[in-house]
Amino acid sequence: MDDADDVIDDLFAVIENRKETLPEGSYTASLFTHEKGENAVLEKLGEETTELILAAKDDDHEELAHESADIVYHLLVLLAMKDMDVDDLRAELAERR
Ligand SMILES: N=c1c2ncn([C@@H]3O[C@H](COP(=O)(O)OP(=O)(O)OP(=O)(O)O)[C@@H](O)[C@H]3O)c2ncn1[C@@H]1O[C@H](COP(=O)(O)O)[C@@H](O)[C@H]1O
Repeated sequence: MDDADDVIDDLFAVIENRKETLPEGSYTASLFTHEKGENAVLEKLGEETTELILAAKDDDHEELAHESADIVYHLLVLLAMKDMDVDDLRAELAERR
């Protein structure tokens, strides 16, 4: 397992914990409540995908990395929201090799 796997596993564990404990003041926790909810996650994924495309067109590597991270974070929140695991994503990618 490399560093990228570690950070994704660590982040997913934090997201699962926020979903479980819903701490006050946590943006992640707010996505699991009516405060923001599923629509907010889906809207963010749409917005960030547009921003990612624009960053790619501008060949802006820093922005591309930033938007990629935003998308991965919100994608992991969505998987947790659907009671899925980051291993479901990993298994799907592995199956394609
Ligand atoms: N990776 C992220 C992460 N990426 C984005 N965001 C939040 O997602 C929100 C929307 O992201 P945007 O890039 O669209 O932010 P923006 O451009 O300021 O847009 P607005 O929301 O202000 O409209 C912001 O409030 C960001 O802070 C994140 N919030 C949390 N995490 C991770 O989740 C962990 C737990 O954080 P809490 O949410 O504080 O529990 C953190 O330690 C981080 O590792």
